[in-house]
Amino acid sequence: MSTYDLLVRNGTLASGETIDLAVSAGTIVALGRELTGSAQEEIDASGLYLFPGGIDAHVHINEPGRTHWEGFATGSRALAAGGMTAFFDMPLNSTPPTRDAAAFRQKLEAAQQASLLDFAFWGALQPDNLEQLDELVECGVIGFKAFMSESGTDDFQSVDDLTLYEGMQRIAKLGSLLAVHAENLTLTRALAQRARAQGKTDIRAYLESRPIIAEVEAIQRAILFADETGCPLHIVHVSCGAGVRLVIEARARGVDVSCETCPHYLVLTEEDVEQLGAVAKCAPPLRPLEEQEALWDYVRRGEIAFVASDHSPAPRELKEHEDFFAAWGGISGAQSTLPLLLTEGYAARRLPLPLLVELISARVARRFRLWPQKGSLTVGSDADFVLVRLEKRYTLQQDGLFYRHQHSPYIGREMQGVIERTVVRGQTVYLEGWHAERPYGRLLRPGAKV
Ligand SMILES: NC(=O)N[C@H]1NC(=O)NC1=O
Ligand SMILES: [Zn+2]
Ligand SMILES: [Zn+2]
Repeated sequence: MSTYDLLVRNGTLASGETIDLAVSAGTIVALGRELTGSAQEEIDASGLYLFPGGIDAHVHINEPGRTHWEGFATGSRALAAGGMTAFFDMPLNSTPPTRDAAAFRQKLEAAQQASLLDFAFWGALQPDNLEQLDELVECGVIGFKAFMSESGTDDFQSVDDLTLYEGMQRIAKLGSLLAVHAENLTLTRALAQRARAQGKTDIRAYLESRPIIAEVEAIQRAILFADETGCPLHIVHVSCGAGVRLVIEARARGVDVSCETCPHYLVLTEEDVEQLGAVAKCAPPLRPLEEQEALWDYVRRGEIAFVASDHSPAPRELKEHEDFFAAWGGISGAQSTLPLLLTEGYAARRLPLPLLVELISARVARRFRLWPQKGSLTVGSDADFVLVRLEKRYTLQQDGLFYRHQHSPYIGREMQGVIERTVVRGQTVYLEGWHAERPYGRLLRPGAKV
């Protein structure tokens, strides 16, 4: 008779099937109905859904350098409370940005000391670090990230077209991938400058300074460069239907391009930012309702590769400005991705549960060559999973947030689906309000087992 470290009994998979899951040494070693054997720990998951742990591909942890905005400890516990078991940290908002091997090592050390969850790092592509791309690949970056518009911080430069073009040539050769924040720099900068010069600094003026055409043009240009250079491309936080359409058309022509959207584009609109203010300020900005509907439609059809939070936290003071342009642009959302997909995707729109779960697990893992070690409930995979009481409703409260700074545009929102437990490689890191104190996280590298 087998002895396991952990046995989960009677969990319900997204497919509706009921199953037992056995874990030894952090790995799933058996899956099936009524498994025999004993375990050091048993979890009765009757009445609970058992999903693979989520992987948030787009998170800004500001450590080192701006840990007072968000660090690995606070960021990872919020992610864990939201059903995530791994995340990819963006190269900006920390100082230094992840622009070379030395900066990568600083990130790694900080994360190893504090992260509850497994993590990977995006490396920067900036005009001044083309010579450092090789060493970043050697360090194990999950991909590179470039800003086509201003980044919001002085220490992360946006790419000019030459850097984008030559950077893509190099990244293609290195066998990596480039993710872009796609908004046209010239247009957004000029529109913002003109509005501010005219004293127009309200929310409406900000929204108008970042029109859909600025996003669509940048996506188009990045796709052209990707086609020319053969560089795998990923468009982060697409906010409009036309942006997704360009990606679909390019893929049909054989370009290796994918896109993500974020929960805020799926559940909030420009009217919400006008009501909520800077807590809902992001770039690209929130869009009219018809864009939200278009995005849901593409999600339903499987055309959006995955959903990521773009958690970009900041202290509250940085959000409080008379001049809306000056308020920090970034939404604190890392804890709410799965809850919002369950509430608005499953409960409200009746999207299939397996699709919604895949949007934050298998699809992310596949794009970044972590599958099936990550994002999968199969024998041999890491025992990363989440237990969810799907029919239970609750209202998100400020004191239920695990961020360093407890603000969120979703406070007060009715949610469906309570995350009861989050498990990383067999270790419970979150359990109904409690979170582990010691870091379990390890570095993930594309294509390699940790
Ligand atoms: N600097 C930074 O985090 N920017 C992010 N925030 C946001 O709303 N969009 C972004 O790209
Ligand atoms: Zn961005
Ligand atoms: Zn971002």
